[in-house]
Amino acid sequence: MAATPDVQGQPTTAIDSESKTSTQTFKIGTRASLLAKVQTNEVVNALKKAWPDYHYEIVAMTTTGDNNQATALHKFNEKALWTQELEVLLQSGELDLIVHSLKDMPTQLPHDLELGCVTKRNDPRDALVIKPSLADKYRSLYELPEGSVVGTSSLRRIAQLKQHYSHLKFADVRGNIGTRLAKLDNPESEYSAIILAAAGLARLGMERRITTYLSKENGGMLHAVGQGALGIETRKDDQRVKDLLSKIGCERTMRQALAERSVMRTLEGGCSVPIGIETEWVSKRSFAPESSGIGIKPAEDYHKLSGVAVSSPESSSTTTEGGEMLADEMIMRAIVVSLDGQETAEVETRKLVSSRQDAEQFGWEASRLLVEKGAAKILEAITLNRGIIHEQGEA
Ligand SMILES: NCc1[nH]cc(CCC(=O)O)c1CC(=O)O
Repeated sequence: MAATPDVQGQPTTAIDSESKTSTQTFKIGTRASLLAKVQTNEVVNALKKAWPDYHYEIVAMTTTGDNNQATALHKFNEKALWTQELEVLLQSGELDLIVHSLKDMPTQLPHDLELGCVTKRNDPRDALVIKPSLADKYRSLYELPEGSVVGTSSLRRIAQLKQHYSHLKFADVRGNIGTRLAKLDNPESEYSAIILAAAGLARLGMERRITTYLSKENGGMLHAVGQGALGIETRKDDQRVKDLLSKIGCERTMRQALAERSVMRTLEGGCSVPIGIETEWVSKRSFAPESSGIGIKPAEDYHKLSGVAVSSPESSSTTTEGGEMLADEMIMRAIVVSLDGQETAEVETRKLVSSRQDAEQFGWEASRLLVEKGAAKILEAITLNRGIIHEQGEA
């Protein structure tokens, strides 16, 4: 199906400032949803700060995925429903870069395109949002009464929740973030709560709707690969854009992205699978070999996950952003769960990551560990029963 341009046969174009022949212009593609546009503005603002003399033109497009809200997400058998049409424009030179939610970017990109840049990660965790009329009474999934309905369309979320909360029921909830919140808030709706990515809510200024943040340690929920980060897709051979993006990337987040995506890519064999993951950096110097406590303490918050090194005040880290000097230990927790929550393959592993290559290798190694623990069997059953599974798009 062809992309639906927003306005009369043309993608919506907002020219940021007047073009001057003497100045470089960069055309930036995005999906047309509110969240996608907010995210793109975040990137454009960073670019303007780094390169104030250049011009930036935003091209927003409604994609096939956006147009098929009625079909359950996991029924889609095509990849890249939310990205393909923009990629075609990038390949033809009508766009210079595309801003994605990293979580929605397929792990296999067209041969001439690449993940050119990842900016600093926002909170990667999932968030529990309880219905306003119940929010005074219940503050966690555990407290919700028997039979309460939790809205989420993500098989990763459902499988992990079934594992821990057998008293809850689950129902699809579709649409962008605002639509989903409205469905929750409607007193007539069946939902007692919904699960959303914290980062999306934060970017839309709706953080106050979050009842509690979920993680491995709080609620037993690992987030999606790439969640909370923005990925910028570029042409491999475009040095002009590489130079442009060199000033806005976050090397720590990039390496987390590569490690997480490497797990996904290795396990999926061509389709997306429900994998929960958490990665965090541990400063090399502060990491005593005999240290055992590597769980995330709630008080230490997501900054550990989002790429700020965990280092005690007295330790001097050698870490620098964006270069060869960055060589810290990464911890990864990953899980593959059967759809009924009954079977799991779970690992927690760590590695000194001194390069992007190390990060990808780490992800590959983690996926091998998951397979040793039975991940392949779980995934095979899922693929046979349900077809190909996505956690992409919308919002
Ligand atoms: N699945 C859709 C999607 N893709 C990106 C986000 C926002 C959070 C992010 O950037 O990871 C969301 C919404 C959600 O999962 O609640």
